[in-house]
Amino acid sequence: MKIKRIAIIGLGLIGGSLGLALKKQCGEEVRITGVDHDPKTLELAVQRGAVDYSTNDWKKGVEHADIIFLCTPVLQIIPIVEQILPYVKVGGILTDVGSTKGFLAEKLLGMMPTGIHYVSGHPMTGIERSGIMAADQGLFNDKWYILIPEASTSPEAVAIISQILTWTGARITTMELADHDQCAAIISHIPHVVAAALVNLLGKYPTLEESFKLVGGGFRDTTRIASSNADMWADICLTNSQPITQSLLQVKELLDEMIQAVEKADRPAIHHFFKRAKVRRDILIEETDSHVV
Ligand SMILES: NC(=O)C1=CN([C@@H]2O[C@H](COP(=O)(O)OP(=O)(O)OC[C@H]3O[C@@H](n4cnc5c(N)ncnc54)[C@H](O)[C@@H]3O)[C@@H](O)[C@H]2O)C=CC1
Ligand SMILES: O=C(O)C(=O)Cc1ccc(O)cc1
Repeated sequence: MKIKRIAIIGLGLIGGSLGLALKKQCGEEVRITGVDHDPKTLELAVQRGAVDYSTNDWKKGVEHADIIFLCTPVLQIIPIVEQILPYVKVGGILTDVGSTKGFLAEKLLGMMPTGIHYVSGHPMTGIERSGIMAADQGLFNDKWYILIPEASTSPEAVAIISQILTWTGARITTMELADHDQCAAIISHIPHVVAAALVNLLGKYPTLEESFKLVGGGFRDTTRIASSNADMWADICLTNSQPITQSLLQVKELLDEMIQAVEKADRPAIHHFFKRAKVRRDILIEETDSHVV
């Protein structure tokens, strides 16, 4: 299948970055239409060169597209697919970038009419900023992009989406649905909740507010992602609630362990808490970095 026309719905950080990367690689060979509900975003996406044409009209946006990338917050995706399906051409492939997969994949696979395919995906890259002005042509470069094929997913559709994604410089891998949501909860969703909790902790000490300007690198490093978009993270928590709740309970257990050790002035236990984290993190980072091409 020769890919000539792509539609991107949701022209924020991820949709905009995808458009910029694909336009850089494909130039005029591939025409990209962008759809968004925000008029300023539609204008900026064209101005920045992320899309060739932009519209808030579902039909105009998707009717000629071979591939449709769904790049809105998670809870917007299913209602949008309901709206666009009547206009998607036979042979068209829909793929989403949502951070949670079980909630979407089950429903979307079941909704596809004969001849229209859905491939579930998740780029493991991002920043704490959102919107088209944060979009970056290099966002996907050398970063993992997970595809999550189910038994009923067309292997041809997966191969086509993989091909397009390699144009962005992403490294493609596949995962089982349940593994994905469990893993994403631990390596992505929980860190965002914990970073927000650390910042919210400051709110419990109003008399110290003046002194908070002293925050150093440690606080900045551990809380950068607390500046992320609250709408997007509310959707993620609501659509991956079981793995997130389960892992948060484990975080609570770990904190209880530390509370007890500090209360009892149990130095070996406190030391062990920090030491086992350091050893594990150092190994993990070394292994991860040595795999980067
Ligand atoms: N931000 C990140 O670092 C990552 C985000 N994701 C996923 O990517 C998706 C998009 O995230 P971002 O690009 O960061 O969000 P964003 O907030 O930067 O962009 C979302 C865009 O969708 C548009 N939009 C929202 N609802 C809409 C609707 N009903 N109709 C039309 N347009 C609509 C907004 O106007 C905005 O331009 C989310 O599902 C998120 O879970 C995945 C990996 C990383
Ligand atoms: O800003 C960061 O470092 C992130 O962790 C970005 C991110 C946010 C959501 C995802 O589903 C994947 C990556």
